[in-house]
Amino acid sequence: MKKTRDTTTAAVIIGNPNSGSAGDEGYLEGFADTLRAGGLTVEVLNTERPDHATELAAAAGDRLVIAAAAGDRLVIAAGGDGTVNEVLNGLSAGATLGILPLGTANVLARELGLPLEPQGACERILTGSASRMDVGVATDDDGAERRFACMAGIGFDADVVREVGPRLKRYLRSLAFPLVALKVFFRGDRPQLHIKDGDTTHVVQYAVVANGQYYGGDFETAEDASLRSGELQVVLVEKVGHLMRPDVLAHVLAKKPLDRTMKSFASGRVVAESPSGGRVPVQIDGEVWGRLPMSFRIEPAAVAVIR
Ligand SMILES: Nc1ncnc2c1ncn2[C@@H]1O[C@H](COP(=O)(O)OP(=O)(O)OP(=O)(O)O)[C@@H](O)[C@H]1O
Repeated sequence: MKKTRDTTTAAVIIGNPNSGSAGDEGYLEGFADTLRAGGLTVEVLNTERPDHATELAAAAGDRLVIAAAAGDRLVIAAGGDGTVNEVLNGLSAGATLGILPLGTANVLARELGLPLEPQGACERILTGSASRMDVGVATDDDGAERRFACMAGIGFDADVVREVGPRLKRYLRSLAFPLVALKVFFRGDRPQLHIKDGDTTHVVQYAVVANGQYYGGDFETAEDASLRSGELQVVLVEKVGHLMRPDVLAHVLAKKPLDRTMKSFASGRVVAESPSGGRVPVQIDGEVWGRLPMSFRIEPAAVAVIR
């Protein structure tokens, strides 16, 4: 194996033992051993509850400064995109993000071109190079902020994520989202959303604010979305019913970018509101995070990541 990582590098692996392919707490030690064999100092930290990965990532900052002395500090998120998002939200300045994709969709890993098979991804942590990626930041009405690596979904898909929940996801696996999406689709009840880009207001029923191109696996939102574009791509779905039009559905199922059939624009900051005051949820990297009103901005090159 070609190794480029300095042996003064110290790493923590922060993992969700309940995610997709992980299975148990000892599982992550196997990957730690591979990294140790590559010369790194590695500690495994298992999450015990939602949001724990953010706390562990924040606390890992100081531990790694001591362990790495003058070397690189890696914080490796082991799990699905939910775990990656939590780690991203606790990552200290000066630490580099690594990813062991153990979820079902692994959207950020796809975006970065990482091997999706975990042992291969582990080897990439030893041999890959660190480069900077943009992150999106959502800000709610109370001023609370949440970073996102891949996307924020406003309305329809956030309703689906909320109804799927962890148990259904465990039982139905990749079938959970399409089945619940159909249920939410036929229920109707879709408040109007205002998506504001400077002085322009777009009136829609559903919108995706994309930092990267992929969605829910290898489906695509916006052709021009990239982790290094310095912009967010906003895809607007005027009526959710349009997603069921045969031409649109065929296009989506063929894994072609949604923005070729829907209106979209690039922006550094957008504001989303529900003029009727309806409760419109927002999903961030596949987990529900609050509801409208909310603003979304890009932080260009905010984080170093191994690819
Ligand atoms: N130890 C834990 N117990 C219960 N929930 C956890 C634990 N650790 C993390 N979580 C929660 O589980 C959510 C889902 O985790 P994650 O996305 O990593 O796995 P996944 O659901 O298998 O992957 P995917 O999203 O690709 O299907 C996270 O957002 C997090 O809040």
